Amino acid sequence: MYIVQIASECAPVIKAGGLGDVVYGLSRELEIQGHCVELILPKYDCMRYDHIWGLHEAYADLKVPWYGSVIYCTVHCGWVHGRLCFFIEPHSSENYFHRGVYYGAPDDPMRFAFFSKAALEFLQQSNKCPDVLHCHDWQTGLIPVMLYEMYQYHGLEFQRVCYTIHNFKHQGQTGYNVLEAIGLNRPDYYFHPDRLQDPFNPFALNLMKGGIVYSNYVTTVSPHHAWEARHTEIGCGLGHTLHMHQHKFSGVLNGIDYGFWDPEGDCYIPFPYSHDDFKSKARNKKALRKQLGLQDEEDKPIIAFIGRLDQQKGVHLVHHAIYYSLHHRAQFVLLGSATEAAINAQFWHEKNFLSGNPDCHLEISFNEELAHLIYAAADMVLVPSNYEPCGLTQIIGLKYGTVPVVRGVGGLVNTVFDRDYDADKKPEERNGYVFYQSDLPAMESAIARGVGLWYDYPKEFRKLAMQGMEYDYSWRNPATEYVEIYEGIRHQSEPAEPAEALKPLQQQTYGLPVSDASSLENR
Ligand SMILES: Nc1ncnc2c1ncn2[C@@H]1O[C@H](COP(=O)(O)OP(=O)(O)O[C@H]2O[C@H](CO)[C@@H](O)[C@H](O)[C@H]2O)[C@@H](O)[C@H]1O
Repeated sequence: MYIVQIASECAPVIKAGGLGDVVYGLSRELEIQGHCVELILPKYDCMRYDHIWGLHEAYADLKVPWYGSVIYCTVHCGWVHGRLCFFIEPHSSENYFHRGVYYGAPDDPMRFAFFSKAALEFLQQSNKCPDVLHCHDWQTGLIPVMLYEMYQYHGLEFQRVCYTIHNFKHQGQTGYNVLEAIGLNRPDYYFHPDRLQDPFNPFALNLMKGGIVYSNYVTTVSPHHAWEARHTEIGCGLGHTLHMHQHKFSGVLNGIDYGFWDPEGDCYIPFPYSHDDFKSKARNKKALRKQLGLQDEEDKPIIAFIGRLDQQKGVHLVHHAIYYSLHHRAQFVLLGSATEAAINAQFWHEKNFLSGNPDCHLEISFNEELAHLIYAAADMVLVPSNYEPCGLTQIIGLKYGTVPVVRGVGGLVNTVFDRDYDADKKPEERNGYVFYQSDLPAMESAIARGVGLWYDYPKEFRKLAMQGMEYDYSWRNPATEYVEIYEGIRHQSEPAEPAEALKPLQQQTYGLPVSDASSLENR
């Protein structure tokens, strides 16, 4: 099969968080399984050019219609650790991808609407005929919309779309001018509850909703989160849309790329180790302490947090965990970066306050190399998220023999099994600590159980860590699931059969003629 991934990130060249890991890791595994994969990405000024090999100009004059005029783009081509990537660089006064950041500009919806349009133009003008386009998050939600409403009549009639949602919190709400820019000129048609109208603001378009409505298949990144998104407030208003499209929605648990995340072959850690040579992990702990200036005389467990400093990640609990660990004979290492000014200021304040503490280091930055060393050196990795669609840090922790201590939400429930209480797993299959409530005592008790085991039963702690290493959370199984999804949609013909179960509900809810509403259903 010929698959094109279209996304705003691909690790390690463009990585703000887990999306980048997934786009790269899934693409690599699909290639290993014999498929042809290409990636289309924006050409940001701030991406890590040192991870691109053979970057060269592939198409000099890609014309992208925009606001009734045209923006010229250069498409560059290069290999990111073996993956063939096309980077789109627009030439216009807006400088969409020359902002020094990946996200966070006030015109983000416009930037990524442009990217989506340019990606489709690129496919069309270069006569590429992939079987499947795999789009990710709100940034590419307009691709299936434009494909169905526009580009299928201009040469892209055989392409089907799989759309993956990594975070329901960010949906790309925007206004009418996006439609005008991309050339979809019937606002009443798109500002409709069955199409792109935002569930909370009738005057806004919701790009993620467009992705759900118009894609042939929609996934989120773990089975438990798929359930949460449909049935709880975590769907952030899109639960009803998911319900209407339930026949084409499911959760596929993320993997991680063991080519990149493997303590045995990790080029960023000084002392490689494995399940059979677990003792060498301790040498990395010493190396980290030396690098960060932590005291090494008295051995204590290191508890680590690595992640975006964001409400999603339970920053109030992270903050509390620092002090709780220090008061309970543990060291704490944090590596994180915040986009929200208030959270950034709070953690800088803590960093300054704790600066002389020999048992604590807060690193407020994005540092891939340091992240690897921390996973290798720490004893426990803390993931106290408010919600977590999948979570990669606990999965990486498991591979590195670093025991996860997590809140039981989203994909954390699908990957971490409590050592003391998980009745569904045999003791030898348990791999971490899970707490469920979002209050302080719940987290404290889970940390206390981990620290207690580390001090009182070190052999048992090591056994738990090594049990975690035995789990296979590689991309092998998830990629196979995606291939099944791709196979299922690539043979869908147009127009698709409407889902019988949805007809009455749709008629009843919106009073739309079935033919009109259902034409979107099975795209
Ligand atoms: N300061 C820093 N320095 C270096 N590395 C850092 C870092 N902060 C984070 N990272 C790295 O970025 C990745 C973050 O993974 P998460 O699962 O936490 O993703 P995130 O919440 O961004 O993405 C969303 O998408 C992913 C993928 O689908 C879901 O797992 C997740 O639940 C969802 O919220 C890990 O590889 C981590 O090591």
